[in-house]
Amino acid sequence: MEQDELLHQLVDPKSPINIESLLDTITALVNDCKIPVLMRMKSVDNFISRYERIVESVAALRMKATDFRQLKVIGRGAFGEVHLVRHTRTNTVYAMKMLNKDDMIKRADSAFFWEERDIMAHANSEWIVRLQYAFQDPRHLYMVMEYMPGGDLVNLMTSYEVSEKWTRFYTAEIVEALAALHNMGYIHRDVKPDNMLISRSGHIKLADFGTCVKMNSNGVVRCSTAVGTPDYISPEVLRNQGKDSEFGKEVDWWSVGVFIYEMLVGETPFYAEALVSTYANIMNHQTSLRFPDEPLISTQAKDIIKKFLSAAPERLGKNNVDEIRNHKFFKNDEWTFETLKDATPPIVPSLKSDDDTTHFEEIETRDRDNASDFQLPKTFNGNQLPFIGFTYSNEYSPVKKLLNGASSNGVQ
Ligand SMILES: CN(C)[C@H]1CCc2nc(NC(=O)c3cccc([C@H]4CCCN4C(=O)Nc4cccc(C#N)c4)c3)sc2C1
Repeated sequence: MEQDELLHQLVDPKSPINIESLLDTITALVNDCKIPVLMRMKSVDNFISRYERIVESVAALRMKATDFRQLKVIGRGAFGEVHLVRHTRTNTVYAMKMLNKDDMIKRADSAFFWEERDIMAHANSEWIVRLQYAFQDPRHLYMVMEYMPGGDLVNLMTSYEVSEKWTRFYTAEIVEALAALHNMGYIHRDVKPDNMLISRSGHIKLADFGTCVKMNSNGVVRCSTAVGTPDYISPEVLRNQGKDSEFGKEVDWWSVGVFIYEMLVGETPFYAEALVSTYANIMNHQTSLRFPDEPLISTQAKDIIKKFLSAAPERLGKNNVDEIRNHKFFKNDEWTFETLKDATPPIVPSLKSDDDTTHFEEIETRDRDNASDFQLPKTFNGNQLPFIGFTYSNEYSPVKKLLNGASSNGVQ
Protein backbone atom coordinates (compact mmCIF):
# COMPACT_ATOMS: atom_id res chain seq x y z
CA MET A 1 0.00 0.00 0.00
CA GLU A 2 1.30 3.53 -0.74
CA GLN A 3 1.32 4.56 2.97
CA ASP A 4 3.66 1.61 3.78
CA GLU A 5 6.01 2.70 0.97
CA LEU A 6 6.04 6.24 2.35
CA LEU A 7 6.62 4.96 5.90
CA HIS A 8 9.63 2.96 4.70
CA GLN A 9 11.05 6.08 3.05
CA LEU A 10 10.77 7.93 6.37
CA VAL A 11 12.94 5.41 8.21
CA ASP A 12 15.36 4.34 5.45
CA PRO A 13 18.86 5.76 6.28
CA LYS A 14 19.54 6.14 2.55
CA SER A 15 16.30 7.95 1.72
CA PRO A 16 16.51 11.70 0.95
CA ILE A 17 13.12 12.12 2.64
CA ASN A 18 13.83 10.20 5.84
CA ILE A 19 12.98 11.81 9.14
CA GLU A 20 16.50 13.23 9.64
CA SER A 21 16.30 14.92 6.22
CA LEU A 22 12.83 16.32 6.92
CA LEU A 23 13.98 17.75 10.26
CA ASP A 24 17.03 19.21 8.42
CA THR A 25 14.64 20.80 5.93
CA ILE A 26 12.38 22.63 8.38
CA THR A 27 15.46 23.73 10.36
CA ALA A 28 17.21 25.03 7.22
CA LEU A 29 14.10 26.90 6.08
CA VAL A 30 13.70 28.68 9.43
CA ASN A 31 17.43 29.56 9.55
CA ASP A 32 17.42 30.87 5.97
CA CYS A 33 14.24 32.94 6.51
CA LYS A 34 15.01 34.30 9.95
CA ILE A 35 16.42 37.50 8.46
CA PRO A 36 15.03 40.91 9.49
CA VAL A 37 14.61 42.19 5.95
CA LEU A 38 12.68 39.01 4.97
CA MET A 39 10.48 39.07 8.03
CA ARG A 40 8.96 42.35 6.92
CA MET A 41 6.94 40.14 4.58
CA LYS A 42 3.79 38.87 6.33
CA SER A 43 4.08 35.34 4.97
CA VAL A 44 7.67 34.99 6.22
CA ASP A 45 6.90 36.60 9.57
CA ASN A 46 3.94 34.30 10.18
CA PHE A 47 5.97 31.22 9.17
CA ILE A 48 8.83 32.16 11.51
CA SER A 49 6.56 32.89 14.46
CA ARG A 50 4.87 29.47 13.96
CA TYR A 51 8.08 27.42 13.54
CA GLU A 52 10.96 29.22 15.27
CA ARG A 53 10.22 27.77 18.74
CA ILE A 54 9.50 24.30 17.40
CA VAL A 55 12.78 24.22 15.46
CA GLU A 56 14.67 25.37 18.55
CA SER A 57 13.13 22.58 20.67
CA VAL A 58 13.86 20.01 17.93
CA ALA A 59 17.49 21.19 17.77
CA ALA A 60 17.77 20.74 21.54
CA LEU A 61 16.61 17.11 21.23
CA ARG A 62 18.82 16.22 18.21
CA MET A 63 22.56 15.50 18.32
CA LYS A 64 24.64 18.67 18.73
CA ALA A 65 28.25 19.71 19.26
CA THR A 66 27.79 20.23 23.01
CA ASP A 67 26.96 16.50 23.37
CA PHE A 68 30.72 16.02 22.90
CA ARG A 69 33.63 17.20 25.05
CA GLN A 70 36.49 18.57 22.90
CA LEU A 71 39.76 16.92 23.96
CA LYS A 72 42.36 17.87 21.30
CA VAL A 73 42.84 19.07 17.71
CA ILE A 74 44.29 16.08 15.82
CA GLY A 75 44.08 17.27 12.20
CA ARG A 76 43.32 20.20 9.93
CA GLY A 77 42.18 20.48 6.30
CA ALA A 78 41.05 23.15 3.87
CA PHE A 79 37.58 23.70 5.34
CA GLY A 80 37.94 22.57 8.91
CA GLU A 81 39.56 20.48 11.62
CA VAL A 82 39.34 17.06 13.20
CA HIS A 83 39.08 16.99 16.99
CA LEU A 84 39.40 14.12 19.40
CA VAL A 85 36.14 14.26 21.36
CA ARG A 86 34.37 12.26 24.07
CA HIS A 87 30.61 11.61 23.69
CA THR A 88 29.29 12.62 27.12
CA ARG A 89 26.28 10.25 27.16
CA THR A 90 28.24 7.10 26.21
CA ASN A 91 31.72 8.16 27.41
CA THR A 92 33.05 6.96 24.04
CA VAL A 93 35.96 8.69 22.29
CA TYR A 94 35.58 9.66 18.60
CA ALA A 95 37.33 11.70 15.90
CA MET A 96 34.97 14.55 15.00
CA LYS A 97 35.54 16.38 11.72
CA MET A 98 34.03 19.89 11.58
CA LEU A 99 33.58 21.62 8.22
CA ASN A 100 32.85 25.35 8.12
CA LYS A 101 29.66 26.17 6.17
CA ASP A 102 30.61 29.83 5.62
CA ASP A 103 33.91 28.87 3.97
CA MET A 104 32.14 26.35 1.71
CA ILE A 105 29.44 28.85 0.68
CA LYS A 106 32.01 31.61 0.07
CA ARG A 107 34.09 29.34 -2.18
CA ALA A 108 31.02 27.76 -3.83
CA ASP A 109 32.39 24.40 -2.80
CA SER A 110 29.53 22.83 -0.87
CA ALA A 111 29.02 19.36 -2.38
CA PHE A 112 32.31 17.47 -1.96
CA PHE A 113 31.38 16.14 1.49
CA TRP A 114 28.49 13.93 0.22
CA GLU A 115 30.79 11.18 -1.04
CA GLU A 116 32.75 11.20 2.23
CA ARG A 117 29.54 10.96 4.27
CA ASP A 118 27.98 8.22 2.12
CA ILE A 119 31.17 6.10 1.89
CA MET A 120 31.90 6.16 5.63
CA ALA A 121 28.22 5.66 6.53
CA HIS A 122 27.51 2.69 4.25
CA ALA A 123 30.88 1.03 3.53
CA ASN A 124 30.62 -1.40 6.44
CA SER A 125 34.23 -2.45 5.71
CA GLU A 126 37.10 -3.02 8.15
CA TRP A 127 39.32 -1.10 5.69
CA ILE A 128 37.28 2.11 5.72
CA VAL A 129 36.92 4.48 8.71
CA ARG A 130 33.34 4.26 9.98
CA LEU A 131 30.93 7.16 10.38
CA GLN A 132 29.03 6.91 13.66
CA TYR A 133 26.98 10.09 13.31
CA ALA A 134 26.70 13.11 11.05
CA PHE A 135 24.91 16.24 12.22
CA GLN A 136 24.98 20.00 11.68
CA ASP A 137 24.19 23.43 13.08
CA PRO A 138 23.92 26.80 11.23
CA ARG A 139 27.74 27.16 11.19
CA HIS A 140 29.24 23.67 10.73
CA LEU A 141 28.87 20.14 9.42
CA TYR A 142 30.04 17.47 11.88
CA MET A 143 31.19 13.91 11.10
CA VAL A 144 31.67 11.71 14.17
CA MET A 145 34.04 8.92 13.14
CA GLU A 146 35.92 6.09 14.81
CA TYR A 147 39.16 7.33 16.42
CA MET A 148 42.34 5.85 14.87
CA PRO A 149 44.85 6.20 17.75
CA GLY A 150 47.84 4.95 15.73
CA GLY A 151 47.97 8.16 13.69
CA ASP A 152 48.70 8.25 9.94
CA LEU A 153 51.41 6.53 7.87
CA VAL A 154 53.28 9.83 7.38
CA ASN A 155 53.88 9.85 11.11
CA LEU A 156 54.94 6.18 11.01
CA MET A 157 57.41 6.81 8.15
CA THR A 158 59.00 9.69 10.05
CA SER A 159 59.27 7.58 13.23
CA TYR A 160 60.62 4.33 11.74
CA GLU A 161 62.83 3.04 8.92
CA VAL A 162 60.25 0.96 7.04
CA SER A 163 61.43 -2.50 5.88
CA GLU A 164 60.14 -4.39 2.82
CA LYS A 165 58.33 -6.72 5.19
CA TRP A 166 56.39 -3.77 6.71
CA THR A 167 55.83 -2.20 3.29
CA ARG A 168 54.38 -5.48 2.01
CA PHE A 169 51.87 -5.58 4.90
CA TYR A 170 50.73 -1.93 4.69
CA THR A 171 50.53 -2.02 0.87
CA ALA A 172 48.41 -5.19 1.02
CA GLU A 173 45.99 -3.49 3.43
CA ILE A 174 45.72 -0.41 1.20
CA VAL A 175 45.08 -2.70 -1.80
CA GLU A 176 42.16 -4.28 0.10
CA ALA A 177 40.87 -0.83 1.18
CA LEU A 178 40.94 0.50 -2.40
CA ALA A 179 39.37 -2.72 -3.70
CA ALA A 180 36.49 -2.18 -1.23
CA LEU A 181 36.13 1.48 -2.27
CA HIS A 182 36.25 0.65 -6.01
CA ASN A 183 33.65 -2.09 -5.42
CA MET A 184 31.36 0.59 -3.98
CA GLY A 185 31.83 2.43 -7.29
CA TYR A 186 34.13 5.21 -6.08
CA ILE A 187 37.62 6.40 -7.10
CA HIS A 188 39.59 8.02 -4.25
CA ARG A 189 41.90 10.30 -6.34
CA ASP A 190 44.02 11.37 -3.35
CA VAL A 191 45.60 8.15 -2.04
CA LYS A 192 48.58 9.14 0.10
CA PRO A 193 50.06 8.17 3.50
CA ASP A 194 48.21 11.11 5.16
CA ASN A 195 44.93 9.32 4.38
CA MET A 196 46.06 5.93 5.73
CA LEU A 197 45.31 5.71 9.45
CA ILE A 198 46.38 3.09 12.00
CA SER A 199 43.73 1.56 14.28
CA ARG A 200 44.28 0.52 17.92
CA SER A 201 45.11 -3.02 16.70
CA GLY A 202 47.73 -1.69 14.22
CA HIS A 203 45.72 -2.37 11.05
CA ILE A 204 45.24 0.32 8.39
CA LYS A 205 42.02 2.09 7.31
CA LEU A 206 41.45 4.58 4.53
CA ALA A 207 40.19 8.01 5.63
CA ASP A 208 39.42 11.48 4.20
CA PHE A 209 37.14 10.78 1.22
CA GLY A 210 36.57 14.41 0.22
CA THR A 211 38.17 13.86 -3.21
CA CYS A 212 36.19 10.68 -3.99
CA VAL A 213 34.01 10.56 -7.08
CA LYS A 214 31.48 7.99 -8.28
CA MET A 215 32.35 6.05 -11.44
CA ASN A 216 29.72 5.93 -14.21
CA SER A 217 28.31 2.67 -15.60
CA ASN A 218 31.43 1.90 -17.68
CA GLY A 219 33.69 2.52 -14.68
CA VAL A 220 35.10 5.89 -15.67
CA VAL A 221 34.84 9.44 -14.43
CA ARG A 222 34.54 12.50 -16.67
CA CYS A 223 36.10 15.33 -14.69
CA SER A 224 38.53 18.04 -15.60
CA THR A 225 39.61 19.49 -12.25
CA ALA A 226 42.90 17.83 -11.31
CA VAL A 227 42.35 16.76 -7.71
CA GLY A 228 44.93 15.22 -5.41
CA THR A 229 48.34 15.98 -4.00
CA PRO A 230 51.05 16.72 -6.61
CA ASP A 231 53.49 13.96 -5.65
CA TYR A 232 50.87 11.19 -5.90
CA ILE A 233 48.90 12.38 -8.91
CA SER A 234 48.83 10.18 -12.04
CA PRO A 235 49.98 11.42 -15.49
CA GLU A 236 46.55 10.97 -17.09
CA VAL A 237 44.88 13.20 -14.46
CA LEU A 238 47.67 15.77 -14.91
CA ARG A 239 47.48 15.64 -18.72
CA ASN A 240 43.74 16.25 -18.71
CA GLN A 241 44.01 19.44 -16.66
CA GLY A 242 41.10 21.59 -17.77
CA LYS A 243 40.17 19.33 -20.67
CA ASP A 244 37.06 17.23 -20.19
CA SER A 245 38.29 13.65 -20.36
CA GLU A 246 37.90 10.25 -18.76
CA PHE A 247 39.95 8.27 -16.31
CA GLY A 248 39.27 5.16 -14.21
CA LYS A 249 40.12 3.55 -10.89
CA GLU A 250 43.67 2.84 -12.09
CA VAL A 251 44.57 6.41 -11.02
CA ASP A 252 44.47 5.09 -7.43
CA TRP A 253 46.86 2.21 -8.30
CA TRP A 254 49.38 4.77 -9.61
CA SER A 255 49.33 6.43 -6.16
CA VAL A 256 49.98 3.04 -4.52
CA GLY A 257 53.13 2.78 -6.64
CA VAL A 258 54.27 6.18 -5.36
CA PHE A 259 53.46 5.05 -1.80
CA ILE A 260 55.54 1.82 -2.04
CA TYR A 261 58.50 3.75 -3.46
CA GLU A 262 58.24 6.36 -0.68
CA MET A 263 58.13 3.75 2.11
CA LEU A 264 61.19 1.92 0.76
CA VAL A 265 63.29 4.87 -0.46
CA GLY A 266 62.19 7.52 2.05
CA GLU A 267 61.07 10.10 -0.53
CA THR A 268 58.55 10.20 -3.39
CA PRO A 269 59.85 9.16 -6.85
CA PHE A 270 59.03 12.38 -8.76
CA TYR A 271 59.78 14.95 -6.06
CA ALA A 272 61.43 18.18 -7.22
CA GLU A 273 61.91 21.60 -5.62
CA ALA A 274 59.61 23.32 -8.12
CA LEU A 275 56.07 22.01 -8.63
CA VAL A 276 56.37 22.28 -12.42
CA SER A 277 59.43 20.02 -12.29
CA THR A 278 57.48 17.46 -10.26
CA TYR A 279 54.79 17.56 -12.96
CA ALA A 280 57.43 17.21 -15.67
CA ASN A 281 58.94 14.19 -13.86
CA ILE A 282 55.48 12.59 -13.62
CA MET A 283 54.70 13.25 -17.29
CA ASN A 284 57.90 11.51 -18.49
CA HIS A 285 57.99 8.90 -15.72
CA GLN A 286 59.49 6.33 -18.14
CA THR A 287 62.80 8.16 -17.92
CA SER A 288 62.54 10.07 -14.62
CA LEU A 289 61.78 7.02 -12.41
CA ARG A 290 65.10 6.13 -10.79
CA PHE A 291 66.07 3.77 -7.96
CA PRO A 292 68.94 4.88 -5.70
CA ASP A 293 71.76 2.40 -4.90
CA GLU A 294 70.94 2.85 -1.21
CA PRO A 295 68.79 1.51 0.40
CA LEU A 296 68.86 -1.81 -1.46
CA ILE A 297 65.48 -2.59 -3.05
CA SER A 298 64.50 -6.14 -4.05
CA THR A 299 63.79 -7.04 -7.67
CA GLN A 300 60.14 -7.82 -6.94
CA ALA A 301 59.69 -4.47 -5.16
CA LYS A 302 61.20 -2.61 -8.13
CA ASP A 303 59.04 -4.68 -10.45
CA ILE A 304 55.73 -3.89 -8.74
CA ILE A 305 56.65 -0.18 -8.45
CA LYS A 306 57.41 -0.04 -12.20
CA LYS A 307 54.15 -1.85 -13.00
CA PHE A 308 52.12 0.65 -10.92
CA LEU A 309 54.08 3.67 -12.21
CA SER A 310 53.33 2.94 -15.84
CA ALA A 311 50.93 4.35 -18.42
CA ALA A 312 47.24 3.75 -17.58
CA PRO A 313 46.48 1.13 -20.29
CA GLU A 314 49.12 -1.31 -19.04
CA ARG A 315 49.14 -0.33 -15.32
CA LEU A 316 48.99 -3.18 -12.78
CA GLY A 317 45.39 -3.37 -11.47
CA LYS A 318 43.90 -2.03 -14.71
CA ASN A 319 42.05 -5.31 -15.37
CA ASN A 320 41.33 -6.54 -11.84
CA VAL A 321 42.67 -6.53 -8.28
CA ASP A 322 43.82 -10.17 -8.41
CA GLU A 323 46.61 -9.29 -10.82
CA ILE A 324 47.90 -7.11 -7.96
CA ARG A 325 47.32 -9.71 -5.22
CA ASN A 326 49.15 -12.36 -7.27
CA HIS A 327 52.27 -10.22 -7.77
CA LYS A 328 55.39 -11.88 -6.29
CA PHE A 329 56.09 -8.78 -4.16
CA PHE A 330 53.34 -9.97 -1.79
CA LYS A 331 54.64 -13.54 -1.52
CA ASN A 332 55.44 -14.27 2.14
CA ASP A 333 55.01 -16.96 4.79
CA GLU A 334 53.08 -14.93 7.40
CA TRP A 335 49.78 -14.00 5.76
CA THR A 336 47.72 -14.22 2.59
CA PHE A 337 45.20 -11.63 1.38
CA GLU A 338 42.46 -13.81 2.91
CA THR A 339 44.08 -13.91 6.38
CA LEU A 340 45.46 -10.35 6.30
CA LYS A 341 42.91 -8.78 8.64
CA ASP A 342 43.73 -11.41 11.31
CA ALA A 343 47.51 -11.13 10.83
CA THR A 344 49.62 -9.38 13.48
CA PRO A 345 50.53 -5.88 12.19
CA PRO A 346 54.20 -4.71 12.24
CA ILE A 347 53.42 -2.13 14.91
CA VAL A 348 50.70 -2.22 17.54
CA PRO A 349 50.40 1.33 18.89
CA SER A 350 51.33 1.62 22.58
CA LEU A 351 48.45 3.55 24.15
CA LYS A 352 48.09 4.67 27.75
CA SER A 353 44.34 5.45 27.50
CA ASP A 354 41.41 5.56 25.07
CA ASP A 355 42.12 9.27 24.44
CA ASP A 356 45.90 8.92 23.98
CA THR A 357 46.99 11.22 21.11
CA THR A 358 50.79 10.68 21.19
CA HIS A 359 50.74 9.37 17.59
CA PHE A 360 49.38 12.71 16.29
CA GLU A 361 51.54 15.78 15.61
CA GLU A 362 50.84 18.86 17.74
CA ILE A 363 48.49 21.19 15.84
CA GLU A 364 48.51 24.86 16.87
CA THR A 365 44.94 25.97 17.61
CA ARG A 366 43.84 28.48 14.98
CA ASP A 367 42.33 31.40 16.92
CA ARG A 368 39.79 32.33 14.23
CA ASP A 369 37.71 35.17 15.56
CA ASN A 370 34.44 33.48 14.60
CA ALA A 371 32.13 36.41 15.40
CA SER A 372 33.84 38.67 12.86
CA ASP A 373 33.74 36.38 9.81
CA PHE A 374 30.08 35.37 10.30
CA GLN A 375 27.63 37.99 9.10
CA LEU A 376 23.89 37.44 8.58
CA PRO A 377 22.99 37.43 4.87
CA LYS A 378 21.03 40.45 3.60
CA THR A 379 18.32 38.41 1.88
CA PHE A 380 17.26 34.81 1.23
CA ASN A 381 20.38 33.08 -0.15
CA GLY A 382 19.34 29.54 0.60
CA ASN A 383 22.70 29.10 2.33
CA GLN A 384 21.42 26.15 4.36
CA LEU A 385 19.92 24.30 1.38
CA PRO A 386 23.15 22.53 0.23
CA PHE A 387 23.35 20.79 3.62
CA ILE A 388 19.82 19.37 3.89
CA GLY A 389 19.95 15.59 4.29
CA PHE A 390 23.49 15.51 5.67
CA THR A 391 22.37 14.41 9.15
CA TYR A 392 22.87 10.68 9.76
CA SER A 393 22.95 8.30 12.68
CA ASN A 394 23.54 4.59 12.29
CA GLU A 395 21.77 3.50 15.40
CA TYR A 396 20.19 6.14 17.58
CA SER A 397 17.37 7.07 15.24
CA PRO A 398 14.34 8.29 17.19
CA VAL A 399 12.01 6.77 14.62
CA LYS A 400 13.59 3.31 14.74
CA LYS A 401 13.28 3.36 18.55
CA LEU A 402 9.66 4.39 18.21
CA LEU A 403 8.93 1.67 15.63
CA ASN A 404 10.85 -0.97 17.60
CA GLY A 405 8.96 0.11 20.71
CA ALA A 406 5.68 -0.17 18.82
CA SER A 407 6.49 -3.59 17.31
CA SER A 408 7.76 -4.99 20.63
CA ASN A 409 4.45 -4.28 22.34
CA GLY A 410 2.54 -5.77 19.42
CA VAL A 411 1.49 -2.55 17.65
CA GLN A 412 2.16 -2.87 13.86
C1 LIG B 1 38.32 21.50 -3.67
N1 LIG B 1 37.03 20.93 -3.24
C2 LIG B 1 36.36 20.24 -4.36
C3 LIG B 1 37.14 20.03 -2.04
C4 LIG B 1 38.08 18.87 -2.29
C5 LIG B 1 38.05 17.91 -1.11
C6 LIG B 1 38.08 18.60 0.20
N2 LIG B 1 38.38 17.96 1.37
C7 LIG B 1 38.39 18.78 2.42
N3 LIG B 1 38.71 18.34 3.68
C8 LIG B 1 38.81 19.14 4.76
O1 LIG B 1 38.50 20.31 4.75
C9 LIG B 1 39.34 18.49 5.99
C10 LIG B 1 39.01 18.99 7.23
C11 LIG B 1 39.56 18.38 8.36
C12 LIG B 1 40.44 17.28 8.25
C13 LIG B 1 40.73 16.79 6.97
C14 LIG B 1 41.66 15.62 6.78
C15 LIG B 1 43.08 16.12 6.48
C16 LIG B 1 43.74 16.22 7.84
C17 LIG B 1 43.14 15.08 8.64
N4 LIG B 1 41.87 14.79 7.98
C18 LIG B 1 41.00 13.78 8.36
O2 LIG B 1 39.97 13.60 7.72
N5 LIG B 1 41.36 13.08 9.46
C19 LIG B 1 40.67 11.99 10.02
C20 LIG B 1 39.59 11.36 9.39
C21 LIG B 1 38.99 10.25 10.02
C22 LIG B 1 39.45 9.78 11.25
C23 LIG B 1 40.52 10.43 11.85
C24 LIG B 1 41.01 9.93 13.10
N6 LIG B 1 41.40 9.50 14.10
C25 LIG B 1 41.13 11.53 11.25
C26 LIG B 1 40.18 17.38 5.85
S1 LIG B 1 38.00 20.39 1.98
C27 LIG B 1 37.84 19.94 0.32
C28 LIG B 1 37.54 20.82 -0.82
